Amino acid sequence: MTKVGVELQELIAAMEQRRTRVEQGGGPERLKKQKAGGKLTARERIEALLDPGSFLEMGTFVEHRGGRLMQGVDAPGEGVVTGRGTIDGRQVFVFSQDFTVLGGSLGKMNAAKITKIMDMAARTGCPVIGLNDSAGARIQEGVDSLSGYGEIFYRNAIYSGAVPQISAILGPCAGGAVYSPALTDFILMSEGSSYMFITGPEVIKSVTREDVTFDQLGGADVHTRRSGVAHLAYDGDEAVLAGIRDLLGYLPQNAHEKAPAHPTQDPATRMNERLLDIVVPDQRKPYAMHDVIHELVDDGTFLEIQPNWAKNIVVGFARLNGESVGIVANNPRVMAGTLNIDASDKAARFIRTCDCYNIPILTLVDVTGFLPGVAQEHAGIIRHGAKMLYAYAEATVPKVTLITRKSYGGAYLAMNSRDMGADVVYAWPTAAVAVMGAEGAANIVYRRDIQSSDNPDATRAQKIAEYKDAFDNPYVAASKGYIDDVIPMEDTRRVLIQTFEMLRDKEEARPYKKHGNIPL
Ligand SMILES: CC(C)(COP(=O)(O)OP(=O)(O)OC[C@H]1O[C@@H](n2cnc3c(N)ncnc32)[C@H](O)[C@@H]1OP(=O)(O)O)[C@@H](O)C(=O)NCCC(=O)NCCSC(=O)CC(=O)O
Repeated sequence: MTKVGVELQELIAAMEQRRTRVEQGGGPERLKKQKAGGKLTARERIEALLDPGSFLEMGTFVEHRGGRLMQGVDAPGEGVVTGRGTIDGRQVFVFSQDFTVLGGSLGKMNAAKITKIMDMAARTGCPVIGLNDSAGARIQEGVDSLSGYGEIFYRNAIYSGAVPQISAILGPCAGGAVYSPALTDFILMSEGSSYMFITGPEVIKSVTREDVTFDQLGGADVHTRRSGVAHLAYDGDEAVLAGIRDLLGYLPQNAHEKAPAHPTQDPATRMNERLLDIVVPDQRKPYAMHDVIHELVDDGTFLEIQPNWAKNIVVGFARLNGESVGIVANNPRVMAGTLNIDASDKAARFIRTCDCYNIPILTLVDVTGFLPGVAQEHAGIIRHGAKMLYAYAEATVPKVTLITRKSYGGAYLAMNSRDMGADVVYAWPTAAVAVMGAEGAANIVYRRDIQSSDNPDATRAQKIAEYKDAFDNPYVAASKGYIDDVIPMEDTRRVLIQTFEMLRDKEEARPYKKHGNIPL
């Protein structure tokens, strides 16, 4: 071999040696500890997430900036692996925090690696996926690490609605670190091995004397059932990563595009006779709205978002004849499907998510009203309910509403009535649109007649029947044009598919503004 050839080989070997050192992260012992907890390493996670062989790493040799407390500290890869890859052939950018390197803590250059791929994602119009597993701000770097968080939060906010941002929580996510995921579109957590909180159990104990474990304070169960902070929980890293792939299939690459079509064998004209067994005409008998959704959508596949929080409303993604659609539906089985504070927040957020990513919205209505009660009023149901009204009115994507049974009062409007901007409103023959239920209405309107009657019960029953006759049906609303058609239940899938096809190229302008001022 020539002298030049030998020199070149030495340079290549040196590069490989450096690369291997970076790829080994915190070293074999720490990698073993990471895996002992049933978790994948940062690099294994990327491999499991992306299409095989598609990962292109960026910033491999980035190192920390030093500083007095970081002298002599070795941090291979700076505690985070970053780059691009594909999922189902579509480009995404990903960062994966490496807990084996200084606990995956976030310093200035660690943040610089993350913001670099966020910027590239925004410029190329691709989703960003963050795999979080970090002990938080790197204590040794002081204010530099806080600045790093700031640079990430800033981008989370300004890229919000431009490209989808998805956060997986696969380990600790504490202190300021929680606000990056919180600013993204979706948070997915692994059960038993991840947690999110602002201040940990020790600080809480010293301040409030409350005794609580990491999991009780901010585990997947807490955030997907009680706080509503996270959207989905899965058993283990692999399941979370598969969940991200699934979710991305319903989303476009960016705000300029539409979600990809997924051709289906499920016929567009499939009849829905099963609905006749699911929904009974008796307004007081609950039924499973999930069964209705499964019957209508392609292959019965529905990706429910936040399935265990505010269960009185159901939101999620499905497809109709291969096209992505966001579904918002009352759930008559929980709190009679009434709207409360959490349900309003959940629905409003989902509606806005659909709108910014060009996903048409199907609203299925069976609602008696907003939940009455002092607690709800004092906690600001007015402010929260207003978010739903705002979100529907603001949304310019195709919006189709189907009233399955009752639709009363303010909730009729909050569930995207014609006046609130629905493009098309349908009702089943079982539907009833009124200011309130017949019993309540008769008691108020005919109180004097009932009180002065020789037989108040008979008079009340007669007045209820009269009111039902007048309003407890879809035809009064249909006669005034508030409902476009009353359709046979078994023909619903075909009608919905054709309606969304009709609206596919819909455009709707809004007056100039800097941005709207949604009630928060
Ligand atoms: C996250 C943990 C519960 C994980 O506990 P474990 O027992 O699994 O792991 P561990 O403690 O051995 O930590 C693994 C390695 O990471 C290092 N390490 C942990 N936290 C670190 C941090 N914040 N900065 C720099 N290094 C850190 C440890 O020294 C150790 O190094 P080695 O492997 O060499 O031994 C704990 O590490 C922890 O409580 N860390 C501090 C969390 C924190 O307070 N962060 C700052 C938040 S303030 C913030 O973010 C801003 C704000 O909120 O305002």
